[in-house]
Amino acid sequence: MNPQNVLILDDDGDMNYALCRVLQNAGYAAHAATTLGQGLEQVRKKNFDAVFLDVRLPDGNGLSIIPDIIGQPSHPEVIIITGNSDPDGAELAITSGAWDYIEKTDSMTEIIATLDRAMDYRRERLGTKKVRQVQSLRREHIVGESPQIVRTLERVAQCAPGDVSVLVTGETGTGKELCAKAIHNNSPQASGPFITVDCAALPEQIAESLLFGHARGTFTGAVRDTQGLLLQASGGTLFLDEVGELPLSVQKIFLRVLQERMVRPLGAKKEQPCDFRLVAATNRNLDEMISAGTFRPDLAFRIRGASVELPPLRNREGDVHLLVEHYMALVADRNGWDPKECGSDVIAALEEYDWPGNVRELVHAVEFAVTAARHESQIYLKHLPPELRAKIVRKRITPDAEKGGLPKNFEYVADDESIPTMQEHRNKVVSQAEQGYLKHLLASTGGSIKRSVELSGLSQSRFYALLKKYKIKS
Ligand SMILES: Nc1ncnc2c1ncn2[C@@H]1O[C@H](COP(=O)(O)OP(=O)(O)OP(=O)(O)O)[C@@H](O)[C@H]1O
Repeated sequence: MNPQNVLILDDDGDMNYALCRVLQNAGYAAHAATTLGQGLEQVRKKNFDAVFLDVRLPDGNGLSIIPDIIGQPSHPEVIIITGNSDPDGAELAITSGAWDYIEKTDSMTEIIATLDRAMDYRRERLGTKKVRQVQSLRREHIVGESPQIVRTLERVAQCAPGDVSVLVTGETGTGKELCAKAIHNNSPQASGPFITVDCAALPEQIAESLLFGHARGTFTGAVRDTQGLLLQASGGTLFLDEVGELPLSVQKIFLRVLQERMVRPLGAKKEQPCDFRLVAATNRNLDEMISAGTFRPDLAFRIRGASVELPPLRNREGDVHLLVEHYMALVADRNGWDPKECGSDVIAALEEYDWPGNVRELVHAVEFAVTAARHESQIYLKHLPPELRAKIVRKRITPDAEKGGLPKNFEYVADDESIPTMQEHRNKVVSQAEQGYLKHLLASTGGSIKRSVELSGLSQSRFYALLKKYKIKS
């Protein structure tokens, strides 16, 4: 069997040398790098099984490249090895996916023992277990093959068995509800119900009645015994969507139920056991809410038995294309239209966009485009929602200066020996910049005056005056 490859990324030459020797004696193939740049180059070229990563390196902070390292096709395990204990750094390392955070003062035996454990886990994961788990996971139409979504699915496969409470986090539209369903459908509770409570829409006054149910005659209008959502979820999964929106008074009620696992419907004589698996989702930062006193720490502790974080779409390399294909086929099929194809310019434009509304925003854009192209076989840029196209174009033509840097070639370049006055120089630069902007604007809007005026923020008369001044044809 080939030895496993380990990279030591540390600018301390003595440490590099000592650790390399110890690793080689322990049967590993050890490689060394001393800067972030060198380290990244090596992990991109070679399939490493593990990387020892120092925090303070000459060209930056080691913690910042953890996602890059674990995003490589070989998914190396990252062990942070540092000379400066830093609790915040340690927490950041682990939440970024590092295997462990150890100090250089630990003995070499302890350092190697940490690596051995990581490699045992890796062999098991790669050899059999996890790969099978993810392959056999019912994905519930979760589309995507990016390393980021694959890691999320691995997490789902880890959490789904058993009955631990799971908190699903991620920006709006990233697929938290889809993920909660995947946890349910891959869990021992799969044959039971999946009951959703939309916490943002739970009126405080009737929350207890909705959650616990009520007995007939408890209040005017209570004409029959009614089962609450908690009892309806018995034997299955209770999904608390937008859990961060739960009013504090309702948080208290929930906590009691989770502690006692018993429910007494309003006006009922007897308590009833309620046995559900809890999955909650939020796009808010519960820790910040706890600090602000708007979320109970004891409830957070109960709902966060395990956690799954969904990556934003802009960080999921290659998934935009797969999602577009998936939803194009779905929408055409649902409406009985011929399948559509999507031009590479359209895919490129969609991949360029940031997707603040994540997959939900993409689904709407594809539905719009397929509907607009229902009589055609090809989706063109003009079929995309106009607001989306405008944002894509605006981003493309935002002057570099607005993006925070100076435009290229902004340094002063003398035409000849003589120095112009500042005003002459300024006029020249401004007229070059305006001409470049106008030409790009017109090219991007296909020559549309209306769109160009909208995007540029210029009045129509000013826009025409500038075209005339620079002799630009629209
Ligand atoms: N990976 C994915 N593959 C396919 N469809 C997805 C994926 N992720 C999300 N979607 C789709 O995007 C839409 C939004 O997903 P979902 O409602 O699960 O997001 P959410 O994170 O719960 O949003 P919110 O925080 O706003 O409630 C749904 O139509 C869902 O089917």
